[in-house]
Amino acid sequence: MASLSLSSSPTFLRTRSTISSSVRSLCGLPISKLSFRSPDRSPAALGVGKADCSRRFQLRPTEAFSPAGMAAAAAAEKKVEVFDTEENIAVSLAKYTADLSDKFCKERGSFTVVLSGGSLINSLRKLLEPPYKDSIDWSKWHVFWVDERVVPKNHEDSNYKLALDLFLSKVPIPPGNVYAINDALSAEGAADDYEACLKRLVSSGVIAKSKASGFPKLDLQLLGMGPDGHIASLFPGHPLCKESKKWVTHILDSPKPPPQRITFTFPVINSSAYIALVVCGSDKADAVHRALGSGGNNKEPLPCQLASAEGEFKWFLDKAATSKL
Ligand SMILES: O=C(O)[C@H](O)[C@@H](O)[C@H](O)[C@H](O)COP(=O)(O)O
Repeated sequence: MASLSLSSSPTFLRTRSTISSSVRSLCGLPISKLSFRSPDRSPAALGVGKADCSRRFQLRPTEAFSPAGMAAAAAAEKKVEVFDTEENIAVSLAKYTADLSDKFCKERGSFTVVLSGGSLINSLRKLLEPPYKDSIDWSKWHVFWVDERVVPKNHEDSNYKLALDLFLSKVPIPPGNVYAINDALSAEGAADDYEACLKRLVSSGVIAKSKASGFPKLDLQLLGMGPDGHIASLFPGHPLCKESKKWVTHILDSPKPPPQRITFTFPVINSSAYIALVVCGSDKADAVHRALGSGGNNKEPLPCQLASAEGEFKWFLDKAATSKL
């Protein structure tokens, strides 16, 4: 079931009715079947501590990673929260991440976190402030990238450098728990090397394994979305969106520069326990309209629509991104 949670500001009341009908049209559900929540930030409201939801949506393996199967899974598990400003998203995202960190550190003794590049990193800034900076057990964090540009680690285009400069250098995560790509390798070599690294960490139990898919089950993937609806380095209409066997693959012709990148595949993204998709700005409004509103009727699903999580997939949207809903 889809669930929609919006803040209770006057803006929310106006936004709520428009998003309601959009989500109704997306899910094909009567409006009474959708759940509207007050801005409850408790662990229960966040789904923290609830049982693994993978049973809620069961597909046979051949269906599970077909575009149709992935789009159906994404629609089934969607939660959408709209905030007045990006600042409010940053506040909520910090609480969401910190609650999940507590949950997984207690349950598994480690917290596997996946970062994208782009504006998402700046939206993590509230984790660097009280109470989170001192309350999070950073020693148990293991940090990965959903995609990385194949450039030296000190290059301005490097997602590693972006995260290091704005976030990782300011918290005490052990350097050995930060998994950057090997920038001495080709794109193909770096993707294979990253996949081998994930496999070692699944074998040693640092990364969980999905019972449903057999792919790694990262605890939380923190993702952004491009104006064309891409996530990671999986772009609309690109054959890599159909990759069903590899964990990590490479792209040499990325439409967003730089062209050479490595990226998690959809089976790895969709086997995550939790995904937070953070989308801000009016340049994303068309893709949001297509993904969450009526703009996608009779069109190929965008990569953002092919994404799902085994536990919870939650959109964090600002008002500008929902302006066409
Ligand atoms: O390396 C990358 O280019 C990213 O990982 C990419 O997937 C990014 O997250 C989106 O393009 C959103 O970026 P913005 O939030 O900056 O628009």
